[in-house]
This record gives sequence, structure tokens and C-alpha cells, in this order.
Amino acid sequence: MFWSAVSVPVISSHSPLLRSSKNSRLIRDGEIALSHSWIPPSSRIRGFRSRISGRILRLRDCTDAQNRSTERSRTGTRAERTAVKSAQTAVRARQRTVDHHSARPRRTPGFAIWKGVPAVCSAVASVRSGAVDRRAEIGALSQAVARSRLADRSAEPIGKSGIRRAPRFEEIAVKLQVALDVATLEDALTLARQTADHVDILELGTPLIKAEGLDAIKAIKAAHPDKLVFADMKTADAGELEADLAFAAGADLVTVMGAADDDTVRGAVAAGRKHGKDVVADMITVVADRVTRIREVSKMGVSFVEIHAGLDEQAKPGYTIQTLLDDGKQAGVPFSIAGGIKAESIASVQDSGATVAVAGGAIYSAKDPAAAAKNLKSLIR
Ligand SMILES: O=C([C@H](O)CO)[C@H](O)[C@H](O)COP(=O)(O)O
Repeated sequence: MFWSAVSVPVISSHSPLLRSSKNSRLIRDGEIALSHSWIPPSSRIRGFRSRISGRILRLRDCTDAQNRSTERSRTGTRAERTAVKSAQTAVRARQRTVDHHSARPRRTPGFAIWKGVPAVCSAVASVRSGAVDRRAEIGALSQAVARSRLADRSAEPIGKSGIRRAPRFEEIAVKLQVALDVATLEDALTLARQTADHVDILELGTPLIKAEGLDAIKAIKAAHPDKLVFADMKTADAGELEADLAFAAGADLVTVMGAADDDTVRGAVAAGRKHGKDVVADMITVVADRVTRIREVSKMGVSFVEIHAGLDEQAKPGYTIQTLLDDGKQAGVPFSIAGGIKAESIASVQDSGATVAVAGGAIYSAKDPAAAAKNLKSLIR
């Protein structure tokens, strides 16, 4: 399940409704994230009213926060106006980054969760809701703005200044993706059935797609319509055509090689736009100057990059997942990690700020794949 960039203040996070709801996740006291499926598409753009804990709150996404805060800045006390104005500036600056990195930020707010945007949006929403103490909220707003400014610097390598990356994703659990790296559709359906309850994304591995063809995407999606289906096409040429085929077969996310020609990446992105779906740039084989290429492909409109060490690279002596995590931290764009994630390493993947953790061997090679997936999920804080 994807969690929306909408991060809303709640009056009481102790509400049984919020605690038990499959559709909301407590980020921290006073703030929840809502699942995409729970938010009608139009509301992701315009905001909507929802009754939570008996109070009506205004929910909005990052772009909406910008618009609404304009209204707010016309009224209220001087302190409120100043606070909202700084938030507006911060949100706009962040939004520009979102626009820059993703051609479809408004339609994919889930991938816009980075660099302090939700914190600012949430704080703007708090001030606007008028439901809680204004002084406290203005304090929260200022903090969010400061955090966003700090995050501005996070794209730069950590240098002598000693400035560390500002916290970005850590309040929101990383999504778990199982790589169905098996050779038959039958085995893939079995593995998907065993693990679906514990994962957010079902990935059809490249070998599976090659063995069974695009119909395998259709079959997995039909069996698990509530899950995001990721087609690991690893497209190296004819990006638009190949991505189009995978999306038409039912994929929600499709990979294109980050090492491919820029036009191949752009082509896949164009297909993604046409279908309203997401393209992921797989950075497998890009090792030298990986951060530079990650930033380049991000600007081409992919939803996020997969920083990936393939099975052959993992088999080399001295391989460590840490280099992938370090590059993710340094790149300052949304990323997933794939490269032999195990129970021992999944916490560090989350700490790196990854959006998605991809696990193949740790699940399909386990004696009990369901238990392995469940365990990995439980290790995500
Ligand atoms: O993409 C993958 C690889 O290239 C084989 O197709 C894997 O799905 C990915 O590496 C995740 O698997 P593990 O590395 O075994 O966790």
C-alpha cells in the first residue's frame, strides 16, 4: 500500500479509528499518513474534508498546501502571516524540486515525500485547520521550515561543514518489495500468494518476464489487484515501446536502465505519463560516478531510482550494500535499494532514507518465504 504525501495533523492520535485503520499510519503523535487508496484521486490534488476523531480537518497535498496557505496569509495575526509566508516559500522551493525531478508530482504525491515537504505541508495544514493552539502550531511551522532549509543542503555531499542530512523519510516506514525471481508463473503465483500479506509491492523479476512473457504481469495483477505490481523490464532500448507494453499488461511500475541512453529513459517516462503510472530507473551496472547519473535520470522524470547491485555484483568478493546506501543518501532524490537485502541490513536501508527496500533471495530462498517476508516487514520500524 502506498502512503500519501499528505501528512495531516490529527486532534487525537489515540483515536481507536486511527490506530486500527488499515488506511492510516501513525507517523508520530499528532500526525498520520493516509494510504493512497483511501484518498480519492481528485482529493489528492485539491484537498478534501474528512471526519477524523469527530473533527473536520482539511487534508491537502503539497501542491494544495501552497494554494491554501495563500488564502491564510490574507488573514490572521502578524505572526501567523509571517509563519505562513515562510512556509509558502519553503513549500514552493521544495515543489520546484519536485517538479524538477518528477514530471508528475501532482499525480504521484507518494513519491514527493522528501526533503521536508510533508513537514512543511503538514505544518501549513495545522495552522490552517484552526483546530489547535496557534502558538504551538506556529512553532511547529517554524521548525518545519528550518528543517526544509536544512534539507536543501542534503543534496550536497556531507562535507567538512559537518552538516548532516536532515531527516527525510524516517517517520514513514519504507515499503517492502518482494522480487519474484523465479522462472515459472506457477512458482511466481505461489510465492506471491505466500508473501502478499507482508509486502507492499510484488515485483516480477526480469528472468520471470523473459520466461513467461508479459502475460505474467496480467496474471499477477489479476491475482493481487490490491498490490502494486512492479515489472522489472530493465529496458535498455526502445523505452517508450517496452514500458508501454508492460503498463498495458497491468504493471504499476516499470524499470528502465539508468545506464541506457537518455532518450530511452525519456521514452519510458513518456509511456508512464500516458498510463498515469511510474517509471523507475534501475541503476544496475552504474558504479562509477553513480550519484551524478542518479541525479541526471531523476531530472528526466522517473519517479525514483533503484540503486541496485545485481546478483553477479553481489557475488564478487568484498561486496557490501553500504556503498548503495551511501550513494542514496548523497543523491538527495527518492530511491529504492536492491542488492541482497537481508534481515540484518533492512534497518540500515530504512535509515538511509530509501523509499522502498527490494528483497529477492532473502525471501524466495528461505525455507518459509511467508515467514521471511513477515520478519522483514516487522523489522521496518
Ligand atoms: O533485480 C534483481 C536481479 O537483477 C535479478 O533479476 C533482483 O530482483 C534484485 O537484485 C533483488 O534481489 P536480491 O538481490 O536477491 O535481494
